Amino acid sequence: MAQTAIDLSGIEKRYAAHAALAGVSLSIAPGEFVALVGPSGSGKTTLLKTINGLVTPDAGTVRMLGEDAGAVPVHVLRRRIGYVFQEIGLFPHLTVAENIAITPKLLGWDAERISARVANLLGLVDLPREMAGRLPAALSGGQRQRVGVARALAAEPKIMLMDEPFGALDPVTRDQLGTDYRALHEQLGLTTVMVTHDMSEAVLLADRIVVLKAGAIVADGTPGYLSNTSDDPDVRALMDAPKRQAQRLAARLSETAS
Ligand SMILES: Nc1ncnc2c1ncn2[C@@H]1O[C@H](COP(=O)(O)OP(=O)(O)OP(=O)(O)O)[C@@H](O)[C@H]1O
Repeated sequence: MAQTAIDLSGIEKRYAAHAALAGVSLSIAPGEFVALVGPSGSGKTTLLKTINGLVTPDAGTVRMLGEDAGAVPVHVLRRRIGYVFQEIGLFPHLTVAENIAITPKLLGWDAERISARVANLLGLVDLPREMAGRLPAALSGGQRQRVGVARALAAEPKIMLMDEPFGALDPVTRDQLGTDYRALHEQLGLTTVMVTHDMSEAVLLADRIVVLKAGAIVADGTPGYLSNTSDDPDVRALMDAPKRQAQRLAARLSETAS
């Protein structure tokens, strides 16, 4: 039976008089890579946190792989869903290996299984094994984000939520991590929802782009479909941004070539 990985129906969330989410319905199929984009304050982070139970909606339902997420204890839900965000929140006094092992330890895995999993995860995120004993302060920003991805994958979740995961990195590292993560998404058969402000990243990495505006979905489709069909001027401006930038870059480089 075909099943959705994530199914949101009529989600509303208010903060005092402000509607952060004003009736969001969204179905995401297993294996999809969805980019969630939109202006600052449009509700992207609130939507992501509604999926993993960090935000409780005022109305609407969240279903995860066919199951009512409201009926699953939040700590169980969070172990089933990997979560990576910009300020990755590694524990500074724990080594890389200890940071990655937090959830497996909570799950009561034995030491041998944990150490095999840590070694496997370091390989998956392309970090050398020698880094296992380092503290986060002794890593670059990109390496820390790789550890964050490894930690989120530790308990073998099928769903990954990523909130501007590579936003604080230099462009070359960001590009590399995005490409590497997309390969992991394929390799592990994940379903990924990634919030990003970078439209090039959204177009290059995602199968599908969902645009939020003032707490509502205003566009939803493949990058090519949205680029060609949306009538909404804000969506057009968003989708045209990477193209305009690429054209301006090409023109500028040719102007300044000699
Ligand atoms: N805990 C909270 N208390 C009060 N208001 C909140 C809270 N969390 C979010 N909001 C408000 O809800 C709206 C949506 O916030 P959200 O963080 O989801 O937006 P966003 O699209 O992720 O923004 P950004 O791109 O700037 O991170 C904003 O107006 C925000 O101020």
